[in-house]
Amino acid sequence: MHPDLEEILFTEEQLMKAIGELGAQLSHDYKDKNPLFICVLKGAVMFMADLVKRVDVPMEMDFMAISSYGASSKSSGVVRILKDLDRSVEGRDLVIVEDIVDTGLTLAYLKENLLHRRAASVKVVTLFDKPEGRKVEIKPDYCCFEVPNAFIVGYGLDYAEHYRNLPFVGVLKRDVYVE
Ligand SMILES: O=P(O)(O)OC[C@H]1O[C@H](OP(=O)(O)OP(=O)(O)O)[C@H](O)[C@@H]1O
Ligand code: HPA
Ligand SMILES: [Mg+2]
Repeated sequence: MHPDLEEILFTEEQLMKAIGELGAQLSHDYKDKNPLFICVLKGAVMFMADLVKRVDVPMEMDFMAISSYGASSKSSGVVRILKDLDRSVEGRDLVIVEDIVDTGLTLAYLKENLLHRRAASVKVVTLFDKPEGRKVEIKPDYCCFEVPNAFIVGYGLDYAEHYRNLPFVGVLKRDVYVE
C-alpha cells in the first residue's frame, strides 16, 4: 500500500469487474445510437480508457478538460472549461464519463452546458458517487460505487496532481493534505 494512504477502498480487480459490467449495460442501452462518450479530463482518463474497451457497439469519443479543485481538496465552486469538445454535439446521444460526483458542481455545469448545445440526450456515467458531498441536487444515471465522505485518490483521481497513476483507489491520509 502507498504510504500516503489510510486504506485501500477498491483494488484493481474490483474496479475492472465493475467496469466490465457497466460496459455490458451501456452496450445494451446504446445499441444503434452511436453515442458520443465525453471524457471529463483529467480525472476520468483511466476509467474512460478501460470502459470503452468493454463497450461493443459503435460509439465515438471526445474529451473536455474541466477544473474546479486546483491544488486543494475542496471545490473552488468556480467551474472552468480548459479544453472544449472538438465537434458539435447537436442531435447526438451523449454519455458524460466522470471519475467522481462529489459536490455535483462540475456535473451540473456540464449537463446544462451540453443540453444548451442541443444534444438529443445527456446521461452521466460515474465510477464513484459521494452523495454526502453534494451541494447541488444531481444524480448520475450510471454509477459503479458509492464512496464515503473522505478524500480519495488513485486510478485518475488526484490531490494536487499526484496519485493519478495508482492502479487502485484509497483514502488519502488526513495529514497529507490541506483543505
Ligand atoms: O462534484 P464535484 O465537487 O464538482 O467534483 C468532481 C469533479 O472534480 C474532479 O475534477 P477536478 O476539478 O479536480 O479536475 P481533474 O479531473 O483534472 O482532477 C473530478 O475529476 C470531477 O470532475
Ligand atoms: O475525493 C476526491 N478525490 C479526488 N478528486 C476529487 N474531486 C472531487 N472529489 C474528489
Ligand atoms: Mg482533481
